Amino acid sequence: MLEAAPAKVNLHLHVTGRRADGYHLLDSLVVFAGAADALSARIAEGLSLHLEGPEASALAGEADNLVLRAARALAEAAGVVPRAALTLVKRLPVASGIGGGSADAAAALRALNRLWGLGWSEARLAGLALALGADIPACLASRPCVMAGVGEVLRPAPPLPGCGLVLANPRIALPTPAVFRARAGGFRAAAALPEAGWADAAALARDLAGWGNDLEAAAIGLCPAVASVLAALRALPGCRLARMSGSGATCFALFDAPEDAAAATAALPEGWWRWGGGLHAAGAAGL
Ligand SMILES: C[C@@](CO)(OP(=O)(O)O)[C@H](O)COP(=O)(O)OP(=O)(O)OC[C@H]1O[C@@H](n2ccc(N)nc2=O)[C@H](O)[C@@H]1O
Ligand SMILES: Nc1ncnc2c1ncn2[C@@H]1O[C@H](COP(=O)(O)OP(=O)(O)O)[C@@H](O)[C@H]1O
Repeated sequence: MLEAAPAKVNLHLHVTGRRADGYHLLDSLVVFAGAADALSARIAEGLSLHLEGPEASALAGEADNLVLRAARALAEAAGVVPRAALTLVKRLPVASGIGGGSADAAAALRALNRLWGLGWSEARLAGLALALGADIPACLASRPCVMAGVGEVLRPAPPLPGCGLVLANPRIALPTPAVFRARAGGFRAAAALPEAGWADAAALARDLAGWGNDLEAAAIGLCPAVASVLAALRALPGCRLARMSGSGATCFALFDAPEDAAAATAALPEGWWRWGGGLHAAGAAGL
């Protein structure tokens, strides 16, 4: 059982309000990139998680990996004994605004739903997912969507054009709660997305330019390197638009084609985490 856990990218992120419990109401066009962690699962006695891959060391001190929390929550809700040996190949930087941990947890829910023969629907899994993290319902489907509520209200995105994405992170972890706390300013209306979608990356970039990421200024305040990442992305030949994803510090740049994005990454500093390519192929479970 092998599941891809693709990176989530918030093409825009408006904070539209705040709930009584402090959680923020969001409006975000969310896509998934070809960059992904990989989770495999097989039946075993008890529950275990083995970590490997270039970013695994960042999780060595993590007392309770989201993958194990997701596995235990699913087993408890389904009334089964959690029996699985899980292996996570960690390639996405941790605490970086592209939802790697959320993608891993979602991949675990999908894999174990099949491995344990539970037959839960995506909607039923999503209810469980929200309690684990606001981003996890969107990561369950890993399909382009418009996110509202605190992350639990999802509708399909308008048709997206073929395009390329570069992702870059200065290798500074930025915890999501700190960025929300540092945010100043009021609330913004949801973006008016064209139902027919966009003909090409240029048209998408034109619309995105009128919207924004309402967490970007707060993230730059906490982590000034985000501004350097944005400047470096904007200087790449062929870059249509650059913006921070989620609560940062990862930023994305939009290109006309995956090949243009892949070629552009070489010009970014070697010390950064860098990736270039296309969108995650919808429905692709394997890698
Ligand atoms: C900001 C976003 C945008 O996609 O992405 P990331 O930067 O995390 O990737 C998400 O909403 C993050 O989702 P996720 O990382 O799952 O958040 P959670 O673990 O549920 O919450 C972490 C903390 O972020 C704040 N939080 C999160 C979501 C939300 N809608 N309002 C909030 O205020 C709360 O302070 C919460 O305690
Ligand atoms: N499998 C995992 N991958 C990443 N982070 C994890 C994982 N399990 C637990 N975490 C914790 O979740 C936090 C948020 O992780 P992540 O999803 O990578 O960031 P973000 O929400 O900013 O995109 C991390 O700081 C880490 O402490």
